[in-house]
Amino acid sequence: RQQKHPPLPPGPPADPIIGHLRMIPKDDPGGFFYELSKKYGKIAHLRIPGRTMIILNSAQAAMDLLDKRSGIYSDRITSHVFELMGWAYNVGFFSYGERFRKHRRMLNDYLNHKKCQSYLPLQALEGRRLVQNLLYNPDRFGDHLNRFSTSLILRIAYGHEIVSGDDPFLKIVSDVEHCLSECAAPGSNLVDLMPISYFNGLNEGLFLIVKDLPSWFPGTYPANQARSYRHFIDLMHDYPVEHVQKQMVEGTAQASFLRNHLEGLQREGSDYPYTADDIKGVAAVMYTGGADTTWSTLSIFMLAMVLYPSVQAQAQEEIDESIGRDRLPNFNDRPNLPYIEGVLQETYRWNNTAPTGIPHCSMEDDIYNGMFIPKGSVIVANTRGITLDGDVYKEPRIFDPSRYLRGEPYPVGHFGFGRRICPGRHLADSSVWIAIASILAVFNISPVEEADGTPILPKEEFISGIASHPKPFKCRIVPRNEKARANAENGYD
Ligand code: HEM
Repeated sequence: RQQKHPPLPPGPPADPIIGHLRMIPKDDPGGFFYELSKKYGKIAHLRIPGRTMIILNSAQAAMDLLDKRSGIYSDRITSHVFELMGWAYNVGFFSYGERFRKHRRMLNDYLNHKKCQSYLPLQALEGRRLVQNLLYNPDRFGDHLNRFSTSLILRIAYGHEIVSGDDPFLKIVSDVEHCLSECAAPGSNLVDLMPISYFNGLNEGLFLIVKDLPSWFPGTYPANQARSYRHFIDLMHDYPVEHVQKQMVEGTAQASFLRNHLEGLQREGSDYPYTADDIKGVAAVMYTGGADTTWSTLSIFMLAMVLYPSVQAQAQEEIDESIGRDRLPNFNDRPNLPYIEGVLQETYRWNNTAPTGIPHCSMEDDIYNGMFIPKGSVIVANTRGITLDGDVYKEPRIFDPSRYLRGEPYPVGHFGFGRRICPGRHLADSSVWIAIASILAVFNISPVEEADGTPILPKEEFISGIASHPKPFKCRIVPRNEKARANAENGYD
């Protein structure tokens, strides 16, 4: 095949039969792919049994292929593990085609840019709730960020309002998040889907054989783990539907994606363009696609603030100068806060939430810059490498929002590319912005201290699930001054 075509992109020497499988590490694959770019260039290839992987460490190449040629770069690898786990209706894992387009349309109806403008007041309200919760119980900041990240989506998808920390919807989403982070860990369920899949040596064919073997049989672990999680995933799909259906009977269901579509289905029956499974699947993907990623992004922001006090001080200075100390920030302030915008963009770039994204799959043979990309290649847009590109970012490992004021470009790829780009990006971006601006307006975030006053600095260490987030760390979150405290206390407007 290579004789008839230009060569593949460069790549390291491979083992016979298993190709590069042995080289790909279990931890921090994004970092490994980034290191490849130093030796083999920003477009490299790896071979794994049955497939070619194309690693893109260049924003330009990712945009040229995944954005501009998205017609042939928008497929996914089939994930038998995920289907077994109960995710058969998750658009994130669908092959490119009619069913994919249908689900994207359903998502777009509720998450397009214009629609998201109408959610801004609710997001501002949730931002105020967040700072109030942080004020009263700062040690549980992770829980508060989780609630913030989940609550708006629950309103949009199900018309459900979280009123207490032991809300069953929060429990369901946290169980599902646990399953997903366990799955993505090396040696577990994402084996046939993510780049991690290839780190574990199970390819599709092998999985098809092992999935029905008894649990003691070597190599059956991912399938068994998937089965053990099925209950949580099924509950996440079924509980909200039953809840809203009951409310519809009682006449208490709030306007939501689910109510709207369930009413449509009741009205039109089989003439309705969407089936009950379509509706359930899209509602669930909103719920799970948004919560973990938004929470991880905000946890990365908190870590950066502990490690970069001077950035925090400069951001607070900008807020004080631009809006004063008498109120909390709102979305109208966004254009007037360029440094805060830089903090947001650095949060996306510095240690980004989805370091290797979700790989795309190519649908036709292609040639790019004289290099051959075979049909069926797994395309990894390695956002980790793209955001650390030293040709684009000066001292890329430093969290420095002022780089954008000096003219460095905003990062690309943290929400993916082309026809697979994250459908929740408008919503997520506003959520993360209001949370960052509100937290900075009210609190000083600093390291906790030893008894003798020595600060305990958290390490830049991350747990890689579908979304990567910092290992648990402690920090002090205290109001900046009495005005800030009062704003947080009275913040509901
Ligand atoms: C900061 C928060 C978020 C980040 C960093 C993020 C990141 C991503 C990334 C990198 C992808 C893969 C795109 C690709 O394959 O090119 C993706 C896909 C997806 N995201 Fe997000 N996301 C976030 C929030 C959300 C929200 C709020 C929702 C829904 C309400 C959502 C729903 C989805 C869905 C359904 C997909 C699959 C799209 C497809 O395969 O066609 N995400 N996201």
